This record gives sequence, C-alpha cells and structure tokens, in this order.
Amino acid sequence: MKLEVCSAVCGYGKRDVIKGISFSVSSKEIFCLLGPNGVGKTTLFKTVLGFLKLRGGSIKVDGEDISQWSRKKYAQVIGYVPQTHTPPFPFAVSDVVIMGRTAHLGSFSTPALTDRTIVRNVMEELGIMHLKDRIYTEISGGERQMVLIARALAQQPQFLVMDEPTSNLDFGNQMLVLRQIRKLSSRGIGVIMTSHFPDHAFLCSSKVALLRKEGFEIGRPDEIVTEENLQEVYGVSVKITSIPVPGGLVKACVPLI
Ligand SMILES: Nc1ncnc2c1ncn2[C@@H]1O[C@H](COP(=O)(O)OP(=O)(O)OP(=O)(O)O)[C@@H](O)[C@H]1O
Repeated sequence: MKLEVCSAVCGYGKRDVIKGISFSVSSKEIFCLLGPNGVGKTTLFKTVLGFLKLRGGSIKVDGEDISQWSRKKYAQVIGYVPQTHTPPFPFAVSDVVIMGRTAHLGSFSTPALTDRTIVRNVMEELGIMHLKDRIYTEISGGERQMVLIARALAQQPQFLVMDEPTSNLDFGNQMLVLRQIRKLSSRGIGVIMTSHFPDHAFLCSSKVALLRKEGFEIGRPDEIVTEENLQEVYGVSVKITSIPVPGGLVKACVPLI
C-alpha cells in the first residue's frame, strides 16, 4: 500500500504552518520527520490522520482520496501513537490496549477472544504484561508510552503514525521501540514517525524529512542528516561518524558541545 501526501497545506485559523509538502510512504518503509520544536510535525500528523482539515493539496491511500473517510475507516488503515494522552477515566491498562480493537468491532459488539488474544500478544511482545491490571492514570510516562504503542499495534493498521514514540522512554525502552518499529516495517507496515534524535533516523528509517521554519528537505537519511543541515536547523555543531557494527556500518551524530 502507498500513502501519498501531495502539496499538503496544514495549519490553524489564519495561519498555514506547513505549506505544500509532498511525500509518500509505502508498506515496509519507515519515514522519519525531523525538525525543531514548533515547526509543524504534529500539525502534519493531525492532518494526515484527519483530525485537522487539509487546507490544500491531497492525501491518498493507494490512489484513493482519504478526506471523506469515516473515523472507523481511518482507524482500520492508520494507527496513531500520540505524544501525550490523558484519558478521562481511570481505565485499566488492558482496557486501554483493547480500545485499539474498536475499529474492528461491529456497532454493538464486545471484544471477542480473538481481540483479547491480539491484545495479549502485543503486550507480551512489548514486555508490558505486568502492567495489565494497573490503572493507566497511575503508571509512569514511559509506561504509558509503551501502552499507547501496544494500543496502536492492537489496531493492526497498515500505516502507523508515531509522534515522538521514544520521548518518555529510558534508553533500553527506546531501543526496544526502535527495534519494534523495524520489525513492524519488515512485516509490511508503513511507519511515519517523528524524533528529536537525528541518530534515530540512521538507526531505523529509510527516508527522512527535515522540516525547517521555511520549507523542508526529503531524502535518504545520509542525504538529509548531514553536519551542515544539523548545524543550520538546530544551531548545533555536529560530527557524523560511521561506526562498524556486526553486519555493517552505522552512522551516529556526535554533538560538539
Ligand atoms: N491548536 C493550535 N492552534 C493554533 N496553533 C497551534 C495549535 N497547535 C500548535 N500550534 C502552532 O503550530 C505550530 C506547529 O506546532 P506543532 O505542534 O505542529 O509543532 P511540532 O513540530 O510538532 O513541535 P514539537 O517538536 O515541539 O512537538 C507552532 O507554532 C504551534 O504553536
């Protein structure tokens, strides 16, 4: 499947935040959006997910304009891991994850054994089974992040939109999530994610967009995540090095502070 964003304009009120961005994400691709705070990454995500009205251009999945899709159809195709989430009720963690199955249930049906099995499998895979009976509002920020990822995976979408999926996580859980993202893409899911760590683009993405206050640049990680671009966009001097690891070389950014 292919998700195409063509000349999209996104924003609020009278202000266009993103002007005319175009990119595509296919099954198995991991597209990483980088850019400073406030540049419009979340705004773009909310527009792709249909939470904000597209102000220009089009968004298509396999050539079909998605602007008229129902919420249920969106949820069947595109999963979302938001940056933060505060539920109105003190749900048990397993109930939050099972909400990911909503898009697959009929109007009056309750989750079946298959839904519960899917939920158990994703929670086991993410190593959060021990949280299943805890109250979601009483767990840590990082634990919540893992629960939100589990909820999106339980949805079994074709595309996964992840807004800073590693933001609250400790180093071990960051790598667990990046590994999980790679695994999902190898299973056929197209992933669009944001990160504040350029290294994450090297570690798992196949394509990168670097958003600036004015404009953007899209390409392969090694074309976009360069010392010049990082200096220009973040105002930080960075040395990019290649490190030999089993199976090849991996690039890493070392800030010169
Ligand atoms: N609901 C809103 N109404 C009006 N303006 C908004 C709203 N939400 C965000 N903005 C503005 O839109 C711009 C882009 O915000 P956005 O949250 O998309 O940035 P971001 O790149 O995701 O930032 P961060 O990296 O800090 O999460 C900012 O100037 C922000 O102040």
